[in-house]
Amino acid sequence: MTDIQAPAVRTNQTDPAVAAPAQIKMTARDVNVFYGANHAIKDVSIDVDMENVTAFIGPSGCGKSTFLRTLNRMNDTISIAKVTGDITLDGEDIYSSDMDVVQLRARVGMVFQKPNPFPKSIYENVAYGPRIHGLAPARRDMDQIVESALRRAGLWEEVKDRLSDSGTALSGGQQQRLCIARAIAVDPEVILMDEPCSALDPIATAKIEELIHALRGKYAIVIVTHNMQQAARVSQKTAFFHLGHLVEYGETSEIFTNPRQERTKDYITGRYG
Ligand SMILES: Nc1ncnc2c1ncn2[C@@H]1O[C@H](COP(=O)(O)OP(=O)(O)OP(=O)(O)O)[C@@H](O)[C@H]1O
Repeated sequence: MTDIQAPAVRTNQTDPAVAAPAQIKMTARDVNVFYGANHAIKDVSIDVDMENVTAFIGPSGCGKSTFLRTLNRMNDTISIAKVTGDITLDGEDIYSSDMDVVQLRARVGMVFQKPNPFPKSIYENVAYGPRIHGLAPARRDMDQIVESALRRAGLWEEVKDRLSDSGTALSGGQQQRLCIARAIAVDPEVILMDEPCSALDPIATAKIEELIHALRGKYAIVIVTHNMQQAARVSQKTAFFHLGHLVEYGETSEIFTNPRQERTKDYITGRYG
């Protein structure tokens, strides 16, 4: 007899191909985004899990970055953007008028396409967030936070003897890991990554992918990527967007081997993109 009670997913954080059981961190319900008259995101509903990496894929202009930015209200910074629908973090409405947006963006950190360290020292790049959030009462607490964030970002060994050098003097891949350290330093729960490897060479890309895998157990991670091989390598869940719609969302292994929707199949087999 088939055991229909068997869970659909298994937990194995050492295996990037296996999804952890759903432990919902964020929910989006009927989300729409408009840039003036341009209806960029149409009725998108999705859950984002802890301990899984979720990849957003789809052709250029389908709305991946726009939807990603709704998850920490980065679209608030675009004057013509209007967001409707409901998005929650641990059940709390992130668009409610009493949500502290600075606090929200610490809890839901973001790493951008182009590494964007501040024109300050490596140490200061990491210390900046914890300082404004009051996380380090004394210098030695700050030293610990900086070291721990740089270690978790896989950068400590490369920079520990030159913490006062400028962050902008690092290589592109190191700068991106510094930006990840900066996001981690304020103890986020969710990390959003918008094509974090698109400006990097293959070796730096591989390091970021290893890092994403290492960070997986502690955060909910969402990554926008153009690169389907990368989505298959780093994520356990994949969401396929097309023309502002969320066409299909499921386990990465299923989406890439057995998609349910024709549009997903056409995209992953390279028929458009
Ligand atoms: N800041 C903005 N102002 C106005 N329109 C925007 C803005 N950002 C995105 N758009 C529009 O929203 C739609 C979705 O764009 P978005 O960048 O989210 O797609 P994407 O899937 O991330 O694309 P790409 O893969 O090329 O980065 C497009 O029509 C785009 O022109």
